[in-house]
Amino acid sequence: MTQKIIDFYFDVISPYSWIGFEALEQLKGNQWKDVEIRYHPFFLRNVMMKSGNRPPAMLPNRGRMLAQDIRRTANYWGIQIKNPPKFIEWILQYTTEEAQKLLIVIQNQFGSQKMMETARVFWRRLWFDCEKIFEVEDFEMVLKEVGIVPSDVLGKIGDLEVAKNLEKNNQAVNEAYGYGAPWILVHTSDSKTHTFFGSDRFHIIAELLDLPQPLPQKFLNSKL
Ligand SMILES: N[C@@H](CCC(=O)N[C@@H](CS)C(=O)NCC(=O)O)C(=O)O
Repeated sequence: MTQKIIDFYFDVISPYSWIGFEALEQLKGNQWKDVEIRYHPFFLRNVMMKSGNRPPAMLPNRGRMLAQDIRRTANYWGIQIKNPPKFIEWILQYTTEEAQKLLIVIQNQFGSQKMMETARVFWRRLWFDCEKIFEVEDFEMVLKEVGIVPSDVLGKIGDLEVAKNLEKNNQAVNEAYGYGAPWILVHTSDSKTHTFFGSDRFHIIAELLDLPQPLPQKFLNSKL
């Protein structure tokens, strides 16, 4: 069987990363069973700054359009999403650097599956419950939901090794000319790597990897 690998770089600040993750999970469990998907937390703000990009919602018209588009796209994939009323205020005040580092601590200590379970709780907390995800008190709530004892992980967020891991992931996105999230690298059996931006290119990835065209779970369950 030819190897099909997708490297998915994400930040929990990014709703399109959440949509992309949930879409891939639906596909992996069904139409795209023989694909290896590797999830990597990176720090979107640094990549944006390095590439000269800005958070898209800072342009008011774009922010309005994004709010609609995110809800519509999430709905298509069967994900319930809400736009946090304080989002702009929060991104001016906080960053997700520590949240992303916490995910790396969890990945190193408990493996990728637990890390993604935690990422999903971060996304739901911000993009459905409209709660903050930036400070220790927020992390404690998230960790409680995934059954991790806070004292087992919180002290490691500041470790040099964790900073290096995050930097390595940022570097991978920078080297692939990244400027947003999710940033996706698709590796094909001819040893080529193909770069994609966003959660809305899975139909093209399918063609590249010779996979069935992606459909949300709800269409597979219905009698189309
Ligand atoms: N069309 C893409 C949009 C993805 C997107 O806008 N991602 C945001 C973060 S949630 C971003 O990084 N935007 C940077 C930009 O648009 O320049 C999708 O549907 O996934």
